[in-house]
Amino acid sequence: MEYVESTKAFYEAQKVFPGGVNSPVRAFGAMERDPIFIEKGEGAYLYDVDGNHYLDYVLSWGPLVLGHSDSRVVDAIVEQANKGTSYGATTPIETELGILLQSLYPSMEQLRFVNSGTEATMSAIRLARGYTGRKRIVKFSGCYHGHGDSFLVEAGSGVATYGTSNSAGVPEEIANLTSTLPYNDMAALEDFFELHGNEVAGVIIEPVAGNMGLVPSNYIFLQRIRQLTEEFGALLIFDEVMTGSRAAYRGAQEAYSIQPDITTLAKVIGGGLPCAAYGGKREIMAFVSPLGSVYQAGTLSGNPLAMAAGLATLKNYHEEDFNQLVNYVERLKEAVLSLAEQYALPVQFQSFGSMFSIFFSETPVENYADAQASNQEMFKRFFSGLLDLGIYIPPSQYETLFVSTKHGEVEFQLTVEAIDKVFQSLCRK
Ligand SMILES: Cc1ncc(COP(=O)(O)O)c(C=O)c1O
Ligand SMILES: N[C@H](C=O)CCC(=O)O
Repeated sequence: MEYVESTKAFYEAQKVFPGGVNSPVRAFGAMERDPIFIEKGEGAYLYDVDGNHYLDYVLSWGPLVLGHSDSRVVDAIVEQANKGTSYGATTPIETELGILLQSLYPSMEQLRFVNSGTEATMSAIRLARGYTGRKRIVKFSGCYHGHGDSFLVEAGSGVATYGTSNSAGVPEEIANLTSTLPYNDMAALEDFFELHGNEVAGVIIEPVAGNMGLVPSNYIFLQRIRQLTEEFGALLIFDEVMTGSRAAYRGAQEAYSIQPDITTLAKVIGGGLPCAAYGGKREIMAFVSPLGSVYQAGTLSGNPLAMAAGLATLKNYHEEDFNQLVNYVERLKEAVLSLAEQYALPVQFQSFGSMFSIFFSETPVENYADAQASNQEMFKRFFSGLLDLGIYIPPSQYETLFVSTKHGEVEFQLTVEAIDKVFQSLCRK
């Protein structure tokens, strides 16, 4: 494959944007090659500026459950655009999407729309602090909750990809209010609560982590967090920005049968447009302005284009569609593990619902330390090998792969053939 036009585009972009990108992980930095520049997306495929096409397992980092430019979503956006793109005033379409979300996530008795996952999680912890009158937030190493100051402590995703896990510019006083615990570590959790439980405003967790690669939480561990937060009067926040509609049709809270106090959503609920939400018990949401004293606002919140795209996506994505995605991932797992055995490669295929990732590790990855210990060099070669064969996966070990309803039998076979070739090349060197 040739990447001449992408290379030129990257050169130009670096003059305008830091690192040539508008979000760090897009720069392919950890993969030690230049990024591809995208011209268009259609169904399960992306097309770059050199005319190459790729079977897409990134899907805009999760939102596109119906694939790229699904006609029902595009038509809904166009229809709404013809009526106006933004009013800065209330609309019936917001209420319609809000009611649909409540039916999927009954724990969200009330909710508020915002524009990004970061805004949703930042608002959620402000609410937890306002509601409890406490300051301390607990998060887990390798989990990523967006780029709010309080979350850039031992964070996953792009922060981990670039080997920092923290960020300059976050005042120590703020970072010190975030306590970070190892994921899936019951003893560390219990010890922490015994010493500091009464200080905790909220515990925020990706119930299925997707930002250190895909690492499911252990059911007993998650259940214990629920018990301890209740016992100590802290709020439990499920960050379902990624897992919503993906870990299970009604999110990880359905899969684990655990009700959080606050849920954050984004990605799928906006169908590829900027949209997010946070919500929870009515009694807690009553603290949000204008009802209560926790202030949070947004010029474009509940934007009608995003509402239209979200509604069109969720109305056309049924439980059978979700099951189709799960089936695809399960079949792929079987095929990949069989190839790994054939080539004697140490592969962990970790999946949950329609999300999965591949680690080169002898043992299952249960936390961030395990993910860091996996063979990153091999992952880098795996990524590049697949890209050159027209399969696009996230350019980082600390991310998750997604499938859409447009990933069918042809795409499945293409993927297995490509992985076969790349695994062969990995065991040669
Ligand atoms: C679990 C999780 N929370 C929060 C975020 C932040 O969302 P956004 O990138 O829309 O700000 C992301 C993704 O970036 C995420 O995966
Ligand atoms: N892991 C992030 C979201 O889920 C990746 C998106 C980004 O940081 O641009």
